[in-house]
Amino acid sequence: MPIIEVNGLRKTYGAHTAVDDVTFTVDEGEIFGILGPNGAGKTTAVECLEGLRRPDTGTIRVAGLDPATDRDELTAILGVQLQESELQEKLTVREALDLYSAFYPSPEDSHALAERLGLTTKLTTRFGKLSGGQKQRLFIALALIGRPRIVVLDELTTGLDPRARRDTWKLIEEIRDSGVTVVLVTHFMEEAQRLCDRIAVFKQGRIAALDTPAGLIGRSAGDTVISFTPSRPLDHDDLAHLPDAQTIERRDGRLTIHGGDTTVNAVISLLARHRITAHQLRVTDSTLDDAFLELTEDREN
Ligand SMILES: Nc1ncnc2c1ncn2[C@@H]1O[C@H](COP(=O)(O)OP(=O)(O)OP(=O)(O)O)[C@@H](O)[C@H]1O
Repeated sequence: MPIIEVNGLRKTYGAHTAVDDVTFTVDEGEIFGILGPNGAGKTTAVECLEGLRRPDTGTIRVAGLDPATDRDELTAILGVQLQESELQEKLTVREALDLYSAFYPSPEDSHALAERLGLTTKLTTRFGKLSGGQKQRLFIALALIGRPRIVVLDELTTGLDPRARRDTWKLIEEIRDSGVTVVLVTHFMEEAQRLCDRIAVFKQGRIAALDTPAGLIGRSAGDTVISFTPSRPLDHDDLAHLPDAQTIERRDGRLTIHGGDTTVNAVISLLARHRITAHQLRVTDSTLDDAFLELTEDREN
């Protein structure tokens, strides 16, 4: 059941169209990812959802509300991650939690929330003295303090070390498990692949693809990548007839073939038939990285 419905969204800045005819829905309880290269229109689209920008055309409904006109009601159900510049350096963690709880009629218990986010030992620490990971946890706490039905997290793990990033992923999963819908804007493919139920890939203001991570990977050039360096060159015709092979690249004598299971089997029999040895043979699953690069690459015409 959709909790967010975006239909034909368009937003321009002067002559520049940042978001162009974007349509998608987000189901209640899912983690919905928004991916795309820099300048693809992700933040603009999300800011329209949050009511921070007014669309030129198109309709948006968030739990039935129009963000452009129902700002107050929206604030009560939508938790938004603050940007670093929006919190005073001198504010302590406790003060920030108390300040933001005061905005809501029935806020979460701030101590319980601090505990859940591992901030109890930092309650008297000033914001400016927190580490990057602790700041992000505080931002999550502040986004959750009003007991929202939906949270929007924009590039939450940028700048975090790998452990802090993984800890944050766990938190995001816990938020989803508690029934909150999460909209996650991210540049990290591993993060999107691990967390998101569905992903909209933005490209130049439009949605280039919208699918589950597995669906996006599956529609890229094959879901298996076989790479090896043959002991002597393989015949071009043999390679051209490999079943299900989507792309074949040769670089410095090394072959990389995107295909499926049948392609792997055919490569193995081809090598055996010609008694060719495969050096450093690797068979790996395609990743969301592969799919993302393919979906967002600039093709001429
Ligand atoms: N306030 C603004 N005034 C004019 N142009 C803007 C404004 N905000 C964004 N843009 C332009 O709109 C386009 C989309 O920007 P947006 O910030 O939505 O992209 P993004 O996908 O979030 O990018 P990033 O990944 O770099 O954060 C860009 O070309 C950007 O330069």
